[in-house]
Amino acid sequence: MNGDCVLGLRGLTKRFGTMTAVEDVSFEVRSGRVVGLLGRNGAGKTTSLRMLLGLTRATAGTATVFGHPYQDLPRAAHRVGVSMDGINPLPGTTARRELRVWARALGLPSSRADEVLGQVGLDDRADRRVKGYSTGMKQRLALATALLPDPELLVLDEPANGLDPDGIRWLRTTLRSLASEGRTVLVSSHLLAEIEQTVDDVVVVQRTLRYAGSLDELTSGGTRALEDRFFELVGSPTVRENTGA
Ligand SMILES: Nc1ncnc2c1ncn2[C@@H]1O[C@H](COP(=O)(O)OP(=O)(O)OP(=O)(O)O)[C@@H](O)[C@H]1O
Repeated sequence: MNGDCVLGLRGLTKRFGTMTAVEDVSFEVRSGRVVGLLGRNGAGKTTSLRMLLGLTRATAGTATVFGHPYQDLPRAAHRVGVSMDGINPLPGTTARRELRVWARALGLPSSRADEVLGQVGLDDRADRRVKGYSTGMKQRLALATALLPDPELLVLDEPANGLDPDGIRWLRTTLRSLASEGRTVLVSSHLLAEIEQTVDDVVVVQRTLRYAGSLDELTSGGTRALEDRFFELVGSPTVRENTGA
């Protein structure tokens, strides 16, 4: 992995009461890379991203973004674009109005809202109420919001969920083109075949860290399927039932 360290997680742990959701997870993300964060339902992906972004406090360990804890990062909202559940549009708003509010809050011209609407393919539906949007349209709006500040780093929690094939292809091309400009992307997903076509590096979590490194190394230069390697790292469903692991 080349480039400067953009994200650093060291011994990150989160316990909810007696349940440990994330245990002693450490990895780095280097600039200009697209990194896939993979794991089963409940593996701790969202919790890790929330700790990274200061949305939930770690029980132990540290997470830094451009060398700082996120809450101390200067101009964080300009440098980091985030798409994550829980960041909901204002009630009754349209996509254009929503993005213009965000643009104003970031000190950007309202024309920037129109630019990102075009970028995510929502320009012809921008004046409709978000309440009536399909899942995929809401996902495109969330991506538009993340792209608004033209960030150096994108943190995207399952951005492909609900996208149609055009949307998925658009997302892949967009993420690759952002990386080619030297930007960095951390993207969580369950869509292993899609991730295989998109990312440079892979992080696999299943409460603990199972792998952090290049996709190429994980798949032995593309001779092994990511899906097979994934199940070797986290255990197949059958093995889990038999061993209780
Ligand atoms: N606020 C919370 N209180 C209690 N438990 C929580 C809380 N948030 C998450 N958890 C638990 O922590 C574990 C990890 O959840 P998390 O959402 O991080 O998983 P995930 O890998 O993102 O899953 P998915 O792929 O289903 O989105 C789960 O068992 C979940 O139920």
